[in-house]
Amino acid sequence: SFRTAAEPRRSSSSSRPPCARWVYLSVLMLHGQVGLSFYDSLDYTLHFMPDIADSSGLHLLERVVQEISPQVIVTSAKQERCMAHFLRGLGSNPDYKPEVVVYPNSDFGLEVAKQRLLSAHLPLLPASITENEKIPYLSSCIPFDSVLMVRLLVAILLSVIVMHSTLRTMGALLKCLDRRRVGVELEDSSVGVPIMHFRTYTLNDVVYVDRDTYSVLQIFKSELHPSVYKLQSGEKEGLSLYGSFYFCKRDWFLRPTRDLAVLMRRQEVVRFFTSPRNSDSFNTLKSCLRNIRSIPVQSTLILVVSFNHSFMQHTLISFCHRLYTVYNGVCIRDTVRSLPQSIQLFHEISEAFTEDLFYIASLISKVVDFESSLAENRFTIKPNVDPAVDEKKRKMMGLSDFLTDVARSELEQLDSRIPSCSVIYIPLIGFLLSIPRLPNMVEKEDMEIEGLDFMFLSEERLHYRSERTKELDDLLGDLHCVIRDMETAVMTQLQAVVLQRSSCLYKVLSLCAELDCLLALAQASQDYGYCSPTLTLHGPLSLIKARHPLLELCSPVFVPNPFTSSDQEGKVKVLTGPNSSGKSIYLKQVGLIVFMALIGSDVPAKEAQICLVDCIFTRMQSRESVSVGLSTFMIDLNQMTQALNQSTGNSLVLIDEFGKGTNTVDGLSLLAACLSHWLSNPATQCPHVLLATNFHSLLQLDLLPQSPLLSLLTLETAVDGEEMVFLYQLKEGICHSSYAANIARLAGLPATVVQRGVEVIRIRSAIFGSKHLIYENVVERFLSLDLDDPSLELQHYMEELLTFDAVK
Ligand SMILES: Nc1ncnc2c1ncn2[C@@H]1O[C@H](COP(=O)(O)OP(=O)(O)OP(=O)(O)O)[C@@H](O)[C@H]1O
Repeated sequence: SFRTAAEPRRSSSSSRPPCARWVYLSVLMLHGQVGLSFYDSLDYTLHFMPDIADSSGLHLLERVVQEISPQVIVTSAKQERCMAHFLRGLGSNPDYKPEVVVYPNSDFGLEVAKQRLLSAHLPLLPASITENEKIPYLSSCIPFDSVLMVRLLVAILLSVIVMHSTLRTMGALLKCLDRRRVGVELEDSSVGVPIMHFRTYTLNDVVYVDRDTYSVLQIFKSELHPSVYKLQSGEKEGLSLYGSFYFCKRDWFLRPTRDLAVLMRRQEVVRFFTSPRNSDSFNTLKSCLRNIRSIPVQSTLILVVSFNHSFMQHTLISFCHRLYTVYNGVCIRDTVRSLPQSIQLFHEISEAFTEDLFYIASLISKVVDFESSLAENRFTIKPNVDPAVDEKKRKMMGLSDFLTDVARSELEQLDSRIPSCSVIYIPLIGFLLSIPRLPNMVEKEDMEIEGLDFMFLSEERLHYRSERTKELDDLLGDLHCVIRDMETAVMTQLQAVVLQRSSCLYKVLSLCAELDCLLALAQASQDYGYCSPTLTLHGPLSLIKARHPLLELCSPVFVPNPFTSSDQEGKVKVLTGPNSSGKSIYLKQVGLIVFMALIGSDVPAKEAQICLVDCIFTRMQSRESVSVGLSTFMIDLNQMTQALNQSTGNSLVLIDEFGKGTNTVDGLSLLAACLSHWLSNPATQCPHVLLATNFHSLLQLDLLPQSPLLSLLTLETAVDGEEMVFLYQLKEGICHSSYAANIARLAGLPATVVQRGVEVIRIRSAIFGSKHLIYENVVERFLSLDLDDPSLELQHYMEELLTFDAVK
């Protein structure tokens, strides 16, 4: 089913019914990283998925193919073997046979992608737009959330060759669309295939969380390891949500899910283990799981053929772990079988321990002598496994006494000046006579002894081969190597049996991994006092006494706060408060709690009801703008564009200080416009928005429309003389001052500087206050204008109204 690159133009258009929906998928796997993008001819949208950089890449690709059912799959001729295998597998399915189109690898280059994106037909843009002007537009459509996307613009702007799979797939996809003239078959050849939208694609039940959100919420945080020079990666996990969960499965953190069944399955196990009644089974399982390692079965194969010592030791240790794994697996099985089988995971684990596993366990333990294997740094087998090996080993054991006798008889025949001699065995060389060097033995000729062949001098001892040692070579041979070869043969046989029955091992390991993660979630829940949230697919988001899961670990006192957002009330919350009053923390704690619920964890709150949101968007701190090639304000706008364009009534949007990177009035107007956009939507389409701002005039000037969706919140503070007291308590209302001067004083700004700042503000507000009166006067007079009044002299009236004096 593979086509070649030299396909004819419009090759399949004849077989394609007009106006039918066609989906073209482009995929590439590069160094284990899967990138994909696809074009939907129904709405002319180009979708792209952030790079999948972990081992689940192909599994996810399989799900994408199931979800979008592409008719055409474009891929590269240079492909990793597993991807080629995957695509071939699709061709053999009788129910679904996509056409696989293979292009040369050069079509998947970044430069090609860059050129094709820039010259793509984007009907929404004015025809006169230049390539340079297209770049900011593309940057707002294609989020900078994946590593790939971060570099997209860098690649475009600087033409840096970077490896990013999804971007590469876009180039090939656009080529395919262009060749087939998708949707423009009847148009003039100068008309390109239209792209009306760019959209990030996520699998149906995967919640979209962009890279910035991961970073601002501190879900992962790598920092330099103190031993950075010694370690290869030089990095360790810092204070992060992932770290606080005892490094539970990274996959779960990377792909929070909306699949209620999956989350319920996790929740029931966590709930079971957080109950104090079950602490014994919790502790037993924890200690057994500590010894479970995931070891690829193939490693044993490499082990047998490997003669590289350091590698061999590593693999050997892995092999020992495998045995422990099996032993501990049995312990896990016994413990889990005693737990309620109504819990799905427990039932699956009980079932997964088949007879095969015991067979493997007992076979390995019968054959492998682990203690001596580790001591000798090679495989050794136990006695009674192979009688021939036992025989050789016996000989080997008695060898030293036998060689002492030989040495004694050899010494009797040597020159009387030689005080002593011994017989030694060197692998690959054989048996040798070893005598101490005498003072007169300086030149090589002095070392020659009649009847003996001189071999070498080492550490003041001379080594010779005698007739007797030659006899020993023939009689005993290279015993050491022979034993090793024989043991290797036994191991190969053992391995074949293990490999045959290893499928159950994978199943057990995968279930153990799941159990291990759930124990980690339960442990965190117990340690930090979390509650189990009630999850719903749609409905309100309601938290009582919610806390920030990371700040509460480092702060001696943490003030919990509630959060409620539903279609009925307060879906758009505007939070004002003095600087340092806890606004950002409140935003982040809501984001983190929702995220935690989406991985199946308990949450830091007294009670929680959480609807499974489809995306979490954040507009918080800006990334550094150098590597992205965009200004700070442009990055802020891109993040806001994402939230505005892609959020649904079931998304969570967290905005901290939008509009600050530009002129105050412009920033304020943009912010008001964005909020008004959401507030003017029906409640079911308005996302859960939580916005913190220091633009107090947003509310003071009444810039937002009246709506039941709008809720105004502030964080309580008290001023004691000149000192600020932060109470961190959430309440309804508006904050009228940022108390910036008080906070500046707290921060240690020189008193004179703060004083001067306060004076400037006072003078400015006095001027603004008097001007404000004049403006009010003008507006009042204008509103009282009666156009029907016959005595009105309009010209004169307007001149008077707009004279400089009146408004100055
Ligand atoms: N609920 C809370 N309980 C205890 N301490 C808190 C709480 N919320 C915030 N804090 C403390 O207040 C500090 C400042 O909080 P935060 O950064 O959220 O303030 P902010 O209002 O966003 O400030 P700014 O407007 O200057 O950005 C935090 O670092 C934390 O130490």
